[in-house]
Amino acid sequence: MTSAEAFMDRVRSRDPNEPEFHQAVAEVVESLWPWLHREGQRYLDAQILERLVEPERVVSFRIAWVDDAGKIQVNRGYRIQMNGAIGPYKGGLRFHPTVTLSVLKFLAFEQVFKNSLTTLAMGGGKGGADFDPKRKSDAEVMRFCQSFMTELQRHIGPDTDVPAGDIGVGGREIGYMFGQYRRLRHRFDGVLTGKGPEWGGSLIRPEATGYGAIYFAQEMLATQGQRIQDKTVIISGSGNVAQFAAEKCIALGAKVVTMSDSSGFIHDPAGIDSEKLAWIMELKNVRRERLKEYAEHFGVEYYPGQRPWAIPCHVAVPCATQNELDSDDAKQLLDNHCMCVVEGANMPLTTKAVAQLQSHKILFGPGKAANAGGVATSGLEMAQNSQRMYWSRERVDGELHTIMRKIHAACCEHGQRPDGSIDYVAGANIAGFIKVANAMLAQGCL
Ligand SMILES: NC(=O)C1=CN([C@@H]2O[C@H](COP(=O)(O)OP(=O)(O)OC[C@H]3O[C@@H](n4cnc5c(N)ncnc54)[C@H](OP(=O)(O)O)[C@@H]3O)[C@@H](O)[C@H]2O)C=CC1
Ligand SMILES: N=C(CCC(=O)O)C(=O)O
Repeated sequence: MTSAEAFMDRVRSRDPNEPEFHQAVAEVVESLWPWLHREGQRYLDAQILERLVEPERVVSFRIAWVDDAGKIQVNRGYRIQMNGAIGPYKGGLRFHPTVTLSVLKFLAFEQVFKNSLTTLAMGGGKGGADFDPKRKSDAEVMRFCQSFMTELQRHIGPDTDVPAGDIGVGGREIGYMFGQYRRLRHRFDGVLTGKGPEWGGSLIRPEATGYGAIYFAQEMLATQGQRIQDKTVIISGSGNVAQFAAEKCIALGAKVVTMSDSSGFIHDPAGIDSEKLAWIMELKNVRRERLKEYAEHFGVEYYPGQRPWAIPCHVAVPCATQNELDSDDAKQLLDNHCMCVVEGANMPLTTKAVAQLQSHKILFGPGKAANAGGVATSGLEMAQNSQRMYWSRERVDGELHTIMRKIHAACCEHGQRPDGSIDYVAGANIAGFIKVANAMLAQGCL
């Protein structure tokens, strides 16, 4: 019988320079292995896990574009179509200088389980490029997006592969890519989500990931008779996910005391209220400036080059990037009696940090479950596009909340420990696996 270690050795030796992908796979394999050998012989016989860790398709392409100085720039783009067993490939596009094949394969692999958990018909994929939108003019971003989509459009479609936003890809980038798709394919398709509400976008989609993470946190806290109201919350990031996680916390009566960007974090002990958050949204979404300005404007502390995890809190919500919270940070959270960690970002905790929290039975919501609200609402946008209809904010938010409750329930069903506590990592991985594995069994050897 192959061991989990032997399985991972094969994954690592097959693609030796993909540490982020190996990290994402190892977490799933560790969760699934005992369960598979207890209850999943049919999946073992069909080599489901062996097939899950191999993308169905990977495309890579050159992106040449002209900057404002008239100089030709060259970037590398990708689309990973990881698994389409339960629906068209669905997953974000990341524009960031740290984008590599390994990073996008980890994101695409996580997306397979996340999309399965949403209960909607969406397979898993991810894409992006090593382009840095920061300090680029709108015209440069537009020309890059047009060049990127000129290549990507060969591989996507509303019933094939539907990309969306992620780090560095917001409403502006989605708009430029949608326009280029429409020009080249001469069709108005629901081929991207996160579109503007005037041209097929769903209300609540911008808010959805952050809102959903806090809805999931509410469900976790409720298992211990706790509410997020009056809790102190620390958040990392100050982009799309962080902004709306903060907005939902504030609306529910929690006190948000930190936010960050890649230059450092601000600590506002009085709490970031809705007016201060509106100021941050204008700083980040309109002026595209650094969070340091907040500290100067509101007279609070700024910590350059640091992350917020040593600030005492009840709830921690990492919403920046992968591996932003390591085992030292996890120890700080535990020493400060943090009771709940919810991953708004994808894989923000290192493997050791996850193990540390899990060994202390702290409430820990992994990203594939906790941040699934974004892609779930993308699925709701696809449903509206198919109907050529628009749903109200209230209806979309209600559907989002219901989906987050269902994801939480699925994690509880498959992650209950003997002492009654919930292992959300195991629960999410097993629940996400079953639907995809059954579809793969039914569809034969491919
Ligand atoms: N957008 C979505 O629909 C979803 C996103 N996610 C995940 O949430 C996280 C944030 O995404 P999103 O909010 O959309 O992205 P944004 O680009 O809107 O914001 C990213 C934030 O993280 C910070 N950041 C990015 N890279 C680093 C880094 N290497 N070190 C420190 N800080 C960094 C950015 O700071 P700076 O501005 O200085 O770069 C910014 O504050 C990602 O992990 C993403 O994969 C998960 C589910 C859905
Ligand atoms: N970036 C996203 C959102 C993907 C989507 O909305 O298709 C994610 O789930 O990580």
